[in-house]
Amino acid sequence: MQPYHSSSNDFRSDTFTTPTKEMLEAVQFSSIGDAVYNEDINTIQLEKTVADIFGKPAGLFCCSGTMSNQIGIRTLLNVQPPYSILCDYRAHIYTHEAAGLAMLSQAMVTPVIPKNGNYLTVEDIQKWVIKNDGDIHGAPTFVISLEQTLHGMVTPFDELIRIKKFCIENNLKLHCDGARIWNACVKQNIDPKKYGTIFDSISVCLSKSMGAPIGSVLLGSANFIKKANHFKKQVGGGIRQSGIISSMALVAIQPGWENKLQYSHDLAAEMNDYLVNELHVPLESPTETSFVFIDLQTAKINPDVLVKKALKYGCRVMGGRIAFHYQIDRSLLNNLKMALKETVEYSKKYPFDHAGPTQIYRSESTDIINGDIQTFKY
Ligand SMILES: Cc1ncc(COP(=O)(O)O)c(C=O)c1O
Ligand SMILES: C[C@@H](O)[C@H](N)C(=O)O
Repeated sequence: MQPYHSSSNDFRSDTFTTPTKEMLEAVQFSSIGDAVYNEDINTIQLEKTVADIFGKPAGLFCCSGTMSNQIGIRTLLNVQPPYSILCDYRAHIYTHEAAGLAMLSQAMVTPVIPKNGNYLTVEDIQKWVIKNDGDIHGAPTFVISLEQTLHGMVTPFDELIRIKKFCIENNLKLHCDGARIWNACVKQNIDPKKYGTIFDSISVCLSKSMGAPIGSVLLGSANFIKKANHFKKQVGGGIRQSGIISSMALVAIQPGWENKLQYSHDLAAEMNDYLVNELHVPLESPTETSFVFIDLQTAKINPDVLVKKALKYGCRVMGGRIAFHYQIDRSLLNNLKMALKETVEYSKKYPFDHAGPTQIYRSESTDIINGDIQTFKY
């Protein structure tokens, strides 16, 4: 597969991967049925293929990971509110989905800081779960949502088994935000089907590390997917000829996908070693898959300086998170290393004290326009 090179220097996120020539060629032969009436063959094929890979009975194509997370959790909440969802304090469903849990699901959230600093354990959940014991002060926990991977970190499968056991014993539903669950499968060297035995619902993104231009597939039981489709329609997700999109996603998940993810993991590991062993830069969290999280606050690095130094060497970053994906040009790793070296040297001369929360993502873009570096709100 010969990817385009427009994202070859883009370390901002794996969401910037671009459709390959093979994907675009597939569009010419895509099915063109109306998917609202379940008449689009490529969309049906994609939903079934992803469901089979992860060992779930049914799948539902969604336009985005946010949509699949939000309608998935809404569907699991098949009881009367008040209720709540327990998740990691960094979870995307809580921090970056525009309060969908509050507005679409009318749910409270219990954001939990894991004691080990990396991933939630059953002990964390036991400590913060709100029991459905009739106490009218609380909003009982009905859904536990885990992110795999979270900031590139992998929750060990044995821990998932412990959490699942707790959920069964306490009548709790278990959702997975699997935006990068494919990366976890590669890292753990496990069959994706094993995740199907743990989670009631899984939001599997195709548009992140897998490189499809658009889309996710929500997985669950047949009845769950039937109801989720109702919520999908409600939020305007009933798009028509989605075969044009599904045909590209089918290319993205064709056999051998593990290799492109392993490539990104290898690049991340090389950058991790350079930052830790050469530049002695503190990291926010361990590098386990495709992300490296620089602890800008401790390193006293100004994110704007990092962004601009990277641009000087022809690379794009948006903060302390360095994202790797299969379209990154390996030769640019040295460019980014030089940019980081200069950034660290600059920061030693001019240490930057962060005020307020560190941002992983930025609601502004910095680029070289007409020869000079400009930052603008998008
Ligand atoms: C962990 C995680 N979950 C969900 C999403 C949402 O996906 P989307 O941007 O397609 O809505 C993202 C975004 O990339 C993400 O990083
Ligand atoms: C921006 C954020 O929503 C996206 N999920 C990313 O990881 O880049």
